[in-house]
Amino acid sequence: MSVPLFHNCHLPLRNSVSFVCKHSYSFSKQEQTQKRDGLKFIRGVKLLKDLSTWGIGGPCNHFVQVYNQTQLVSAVRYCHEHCIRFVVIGKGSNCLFDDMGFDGCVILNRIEFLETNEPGIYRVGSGFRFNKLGIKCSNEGFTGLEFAGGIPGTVGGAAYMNAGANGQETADVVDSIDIIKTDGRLQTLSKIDLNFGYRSSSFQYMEDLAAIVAVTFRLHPSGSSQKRLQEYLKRRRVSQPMGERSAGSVFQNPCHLGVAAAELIEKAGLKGFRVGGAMVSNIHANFFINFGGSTSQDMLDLLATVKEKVDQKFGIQLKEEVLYVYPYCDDLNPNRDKLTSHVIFDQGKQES
Ligand SMILES: NC(=O)C1=CN([C@@H]2O[C@H](COP(=O)(O)OP(=O)(O)OC[C@H]3O[C@@H](n4cnc5c(N)ncnc54)[C@H](OP(=O)(O)O)[C@@H]3O)[C@@H](O)[C@H]2O)C=CC1
Ligand SMILES: C=C(O[C@H]1[C@H](O)[C@@H](CO)O[C@H](OP(=O)(O)OP(=O)(O)OC[C@H]2O[C@@H](n3ccc(=O)[nH]c3=O)[C@H](O)[C@@H]2O)[C@@H]1NC(C)=O)C(=O)O
Repeated sequence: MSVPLFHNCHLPLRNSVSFVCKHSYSFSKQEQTQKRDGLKFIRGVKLLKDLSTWGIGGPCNHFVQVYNQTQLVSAVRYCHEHCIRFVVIGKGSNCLFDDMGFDGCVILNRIEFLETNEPGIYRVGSGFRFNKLGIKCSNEGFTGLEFAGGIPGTVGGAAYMNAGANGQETADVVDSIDIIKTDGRLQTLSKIDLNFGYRSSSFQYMEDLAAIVAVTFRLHPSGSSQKRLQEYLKRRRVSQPMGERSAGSVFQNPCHLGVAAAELIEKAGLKGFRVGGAMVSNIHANFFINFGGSTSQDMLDLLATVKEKVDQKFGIQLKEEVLYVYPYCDDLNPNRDKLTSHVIFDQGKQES
């Protein structure tokens, strides 16, 4: 039976806000943790830099880690009851958090089950590591997720972003996706109910999405999946700055123009270009590295400068692939993307 998450509240849920948080937080020690339904909510002390592959980000007001669907529903209900906006994150491999932190609740997803009731059909918790899944399926002789080897995110993040590499993408092998909606109900969406595009999915626009809980993948047997996985891993090791603090590709490829963002950035002479502690990788120009002490502003300035220089040289407006999690409430954020906390960077300019 489904349990409504929201009573007496007509605020939109996901990342919605009911209050304006000021720029500093102070909590007494007694306030720093709160237990509810077996969940531990940590207040004000969890640093987002420890939850993101970029290693950037200040404290979040509330933090909670969930290991199963029941806990996820409880965490979301807590946020609703206290009118706290929230983000659900996996490995933080596609997020830029702000040094100011986040004035809501960060729900860290560690729902990590994996079920295989039929050969080639994998039902996987959204907190399962995408890299681990790609390696497992490929080594078991199934094709479709070889590209996931080496990707630092989770299955939930991969579905949300429609992650892809080497000509494969998540959507190709999705069979169905289980989500929790803002009314607390669990819903299973078949692939035909979902629209996927290059680095986009229906989830990015779904106003009643609370979180992705599980993804079922349908893969086909293949004699060459293991070999393909190894090839992709090798290619990744050679062409990408593995082991550095990055968030993968920062810009989407302007596919309609048949050119890669990395190529444009390199041709604009920006490899190795730095702003404070942030730098365009010398190995792959579409990877920006926190090489030591980058602030969120350094990274934002680097993104903006690279965009500007590419635009000046080629007349092409790059569009960010990474998501910037805006620290404060929506009315302070002129570029706010509907209900989410993400800034659509320079939105008007991109669409012109
Ligand atoms: N191809 C490559 O080489 C690389 C690809 N990537 C891809 O980037 C993505 C990042 O994954 P990950 O690090 O786990 O994601 P993140 O933790 O970076 O989360 C990114 C956003 O995805 C949304 N999200 C994540 N998990 C869920 C969920 N369970 N339910 C609903 N929304 C969710 C959240 O949106 P909201 O804020 O709205 O809650 C969140 O802000 C993956 O697709 C990964 O494959 C990353 C690096 C390299
Ligand atoms: C890393 C990510 O995904 C990656 C994925 O791993 C790889 C491998 O398939 O293909 C995409 O990168 P990409 O388009 O830059 O792929 P690459 O094959 O490395 O490069 C494309 C082209 O750019 C050129 N290139 C690349 C790097 C560089 O510094 N300079 C350059 O000119 C290459 O020579 C090639 O002609 C994905 N990125 C996007 C935005 O689509 C991510 O999503 O975070």
